[in-house]
Amino acid sequence: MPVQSTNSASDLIRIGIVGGTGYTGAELLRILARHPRAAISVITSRSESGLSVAELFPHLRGHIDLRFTEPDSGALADCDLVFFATPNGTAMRSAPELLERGVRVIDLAADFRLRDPAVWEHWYGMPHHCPELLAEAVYGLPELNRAAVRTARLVANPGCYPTAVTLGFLPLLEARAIDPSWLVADAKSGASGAGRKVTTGLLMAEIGESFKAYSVTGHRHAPEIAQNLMQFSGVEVNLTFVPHLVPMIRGIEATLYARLADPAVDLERLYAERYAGEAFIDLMPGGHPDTRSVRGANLCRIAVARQGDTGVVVVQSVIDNLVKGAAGQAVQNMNLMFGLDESMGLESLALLP
Ligand SMILES: NC(=O)C1=CN([C@@H]2O[C@H](COP(=O)(O)OP(=O)(O)OC[C@H]3O[C@@H](n4cnc5c(N)ncnc54)[C@H](OP(=O)(O)O)[C@@H]3O)[C@@H](O)[C@H]2O)C=CC1
Ligand SMILES: CC(=O)N[C@@H](CCC(=O)OP(=O)(O)O)C(=O)O
Repeated sequence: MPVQSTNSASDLIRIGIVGGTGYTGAELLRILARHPRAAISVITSRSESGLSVAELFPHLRGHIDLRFTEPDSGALADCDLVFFATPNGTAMRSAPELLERGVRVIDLAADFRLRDPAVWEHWYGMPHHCPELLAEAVYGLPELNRAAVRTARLVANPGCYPTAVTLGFLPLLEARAIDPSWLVADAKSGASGAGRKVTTGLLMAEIGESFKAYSVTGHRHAPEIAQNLMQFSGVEVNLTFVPHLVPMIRGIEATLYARLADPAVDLERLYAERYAGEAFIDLMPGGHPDTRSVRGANLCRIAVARQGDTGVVVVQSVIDNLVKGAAGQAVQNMNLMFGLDESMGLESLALLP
C-alpha cells in the first residue's frame, strides 16, 4: 500500500533518500511515511539494492511500497528534495549536480557544516569536493537560523552532539551571562550515534555494563559547536567537549558547565524568553531531564540551574540523537524550506519506557 495522502500529486514533495538502510535513513522513512505532504520516490542502498523496504524494515509494511535502488543521479534529479543519510564525504560528491538540476538538498552528515574547508580537511581527513558551496549552505538548526533555512537550497543538518550542546549554551552566551573563555560540555551518547555498520567496539558485550569517554584529545564536533556558538552569539568561545559512549541505544545527554559573569541573572526567565514559542524545545525548571523522556520525539528538553554559591551554572540538555539530533530535525528543515507548518509530521510523543 502506498503512502497514505489525501493531497493531489502536485501538492506532494517528491523525496529521495540516499542511505535508506542506516539508522538515520530508517528514521527518515518512519517520519516521512506519515507526513501528509511527503511522497518518497527513491530510497537508495548499495548493499540492499533490489530488496523491498518492508522486507528490511517490517515496521514500515503497509506504509512504504518501494525497493532500495543503487544511488543514481538520474532518479534523484527527478526529486524536489534529496536527503543524504550517508557517511561524511558522500553528499559533497553529488550535491553540486543536484543543485544545478534544481533539486534541494539536506545533508545529515557533516559535509556542509563547517565554513572553512581547511578546518573540514583537518577534522574529516579529506579535501572538500565543492568548497564553493560552503558559503551558500545553511546550518539547519531552526531555533537559531529559521529565516535562512526557509530560503535555502542546501541545508547542513547539524550533528547530534552539536544540537544538544548549542541549544543548551546559546541563551547564556547571547545574553553575555557567562564567561565565554571557560565552557565545558560533558556529553553522553547511545550506540546508535555511531551508525548501523558493524563495529566490534559497539557490540553489546563490549559496551554493556560499561561506560567510557572517547576522543578526549579532540572530537570533530568541537569545531562545529564552537563555530555555532561564535557565529550566533558574536563572542569568541573556548570550549572543552568530551563525548562518552553509554550502554543505551538512543539518546544524548549533555551536561554543560560555565561560570556566571552576572551572578544575579534570572536563568529560568532567560531560557523561557529565548525559547518562547519554540515547539521543539521544552524547558523543565528544577528538573533533571532524562533521555527516555525524548526517545522518538523531535524535542530538546533543557534544565538550567546554578550550583549553590559557586558561580557555576549547570545546563542539562537531552535529545534523541536520531530524531532532534538527525532525521526529525531534517524534516523540520524540510518543512521550513517548502513553506509548510514547521511541526508537520513531527507530532510524535516520546516512547516510555
Ligand atoms: N546516527 C546518528 O545518531 C547520527 C548520524 N549523523 C550522520 O548521518 C549520517 C548517516 O548516519 P547513520 O544513519 O547513523 O549511518 P549508517 O552507517 O547507519 O548508514 C549509512 C547509510 O549510507 C549508505 N552508504 C554508505 N556509504 C555510501 C556511499 N558511498 N554512497 C551512498 N550511500 C552510502 C549505507 O547503505 P549502503 O552501504 O547499502 O549504500 C547506509 O544506508 C552520517 O554522516 C552520520 O555521521 C548525524 C546525526 C546523528
Ligand atoms: C556514539 C558515537 O559514536 N557518536 C558519533 C557521532 C555521530 C554523528 O552525529 O556525527 P557526524 O554526523 O558529525 O558524523 C561519534 O562520536 O562519532
